[in-house]
Amino acid sequence: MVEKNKKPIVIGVAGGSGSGKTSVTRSICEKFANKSILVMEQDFYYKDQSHLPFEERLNTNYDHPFAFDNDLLIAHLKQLMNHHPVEKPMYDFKRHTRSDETMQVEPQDVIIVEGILILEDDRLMDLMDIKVFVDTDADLRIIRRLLRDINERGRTIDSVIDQYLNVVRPMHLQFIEPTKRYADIIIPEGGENHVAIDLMATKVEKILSKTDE
Ligand SMILES: Nc1ncnc2c1ncn2[C@@H]1O[C@H](COP(=O)(O)OP(=O)(O)O)[C@@H](O)[C@H]1O
Ligand SMILES: O=c1ccn([C@@H]2O[C@H](COP(=O)(O)O)[C@@H](O)[C@H]2O)c(=O)[nH]1
Repeated sequence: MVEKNKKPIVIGVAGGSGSGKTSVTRSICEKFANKSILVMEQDFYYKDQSHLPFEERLNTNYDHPFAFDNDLLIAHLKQLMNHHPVEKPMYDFKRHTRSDETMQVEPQDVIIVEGILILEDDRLMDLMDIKVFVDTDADLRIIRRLLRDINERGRTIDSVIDQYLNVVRPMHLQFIEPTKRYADIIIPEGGENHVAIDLMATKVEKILSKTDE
């Protein structure tokens, strides 16, 4: 049951592509199965590109801060924190643009904001109670991304390698890696790190019990 007089707790989960952000987020959700919890993916807030032909969308730099509509993400988070529902955009990674559909999401006690560049924007950071950075070595990240993008995002081996070398890697070094310094907690290896997830859950419980007082 969501309590309207209570400010939701906001957890930010950042980290490079393939670092395990989604797995960490899933582990947090499992830990708080008894709480009302909502995940807001920064990926769903990529700028709409439906006005561009597919061939042009292939050339977009999706790892640069400019690729995201953070204004909309921030507006939605503020609405949720004020206990109002929002129409969350959906994203189609195969078509490289927003889907035509949106999803209505309701405010919850715990909101997880997850994405590669969520710690790059001060306005987003200011909304977070806990900032997490999932820190996984580059070799593991590229292997995971290769498998995922081929199996789930309609890519070829060549396209994943080409995008990684020309865009993902340089953008990671320039924009994502430096945001690690803003994290309260750095989780090596992602969702299988049960010790780190347990420690964070304890902190979340503490904040939640304080707001209960
Ligand atoms: N600890 C792990 N060991 C092996 N594979 C993993 C692990 N964590 C995540 N993966 C896999 O790697 C891929 C990327 O993980 P994901 O959590 O989606 O990363 P991110 O959200 O940071 O891009 C997924 O296919 C996932 O199943
Ligand atoms: O249209 C798109 C949008 C994004 N990407 C890539 O996705 C990753 C971010 O997603 P993760 O789930 O964190 O891996 C980003 O590195 C972009 O390169 C894309 O290829 N196409």
